[in-house]
Amino acid sequence: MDDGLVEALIAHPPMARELPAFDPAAAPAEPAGLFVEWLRGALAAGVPDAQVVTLSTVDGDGLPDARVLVLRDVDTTRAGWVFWADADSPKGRQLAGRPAAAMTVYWPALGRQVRIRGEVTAVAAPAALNRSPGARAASLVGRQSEPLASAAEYDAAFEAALAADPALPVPGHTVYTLHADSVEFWQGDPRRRHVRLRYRRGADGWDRTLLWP
Ligand SMILES: Cc1cc2nc3c(=O)[nH]c(=O)nc-3n(C[C@H](O)[C@H](O)[C@H](O)COP(=O)(O)O)c2cc1C
Repeated sequence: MDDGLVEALIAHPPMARELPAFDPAAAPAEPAGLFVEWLRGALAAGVPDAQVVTLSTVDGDGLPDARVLVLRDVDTTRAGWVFWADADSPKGRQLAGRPAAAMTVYWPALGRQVRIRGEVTAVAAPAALNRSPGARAASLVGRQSEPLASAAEYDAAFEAALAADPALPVPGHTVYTLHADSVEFWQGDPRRRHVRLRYRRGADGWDRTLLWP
C-alpha cells in the first residue's frame, strides 16, 4: 500500500469538468463516421496524441495482451481501423494465431471513450509507405520485444538501419485493418449521467442500442 495514494486519487476525481453533450438520437446510421467526428473533435480540443489507441489481442494460451499504438486511418466505407505493426512482434504473432482484436481509446478532455471489436486482416506494407527515416529504421532493426543486452547494441543496429536503402521494403512491416463488428461510444458526464451507444453489424447494416451506463 502506498501511504496517501487513496486520498490523492479521491482528490482528483475523473471527469470533474464540463464535458460535451452527446445525443444518440442524432447519431449517424454507421459508426466509422461518428468515430472520425469524435477523433477530429479530440484533435481540435488539443488532446495530446489523440490518434494513440490501445490494441488488445489474445495469445496462444488464450490470455489477453494489450499495448498502445498509432491509428493510421479509418475506412469509413467499410468500417475498418488501420494500424501498422511488425508481423514478427508478439502482437503480430498473436494476430496471426487469432486474427481478432479490440481497440480502445479515451480522450480525457472530452470524457469520451470508444471501444471497437472485430476480425483483423493483414497485408505486407509497401516500401513506399509514408514514414520518417527514424520510424523506418526502428522497424528495420526488428526483434521487437526481445530482451536487449545493452543500449549500445541497439544504437549500433539503429545506425546501420538508418544507412539502409529507403527503397527496400521493411521485412515484416505490416498494415493491419480491424474490421469492426461492434463499436461502442461512451460519453462521460461530470454528474455521472453517462451516455452509451453501441453499434453492432447486422445482416442489413448496423443495429444501434443504448446501454445502461
Ligand atoms: C505513443 C506510442 C505509440 C506507439 N505506436 C506504435 C505503433 O504504431 N506500432 C507498433 O507496433 N508499436 C507502437 N508502439 C509500441 C507498442 O506500444 C509496443 O510497445 C510494441 O509494439 C511491442 O508490443 P508487443 O510486444 O505487444 O508486440 C507505440 C508506443 C507508444 C507509447
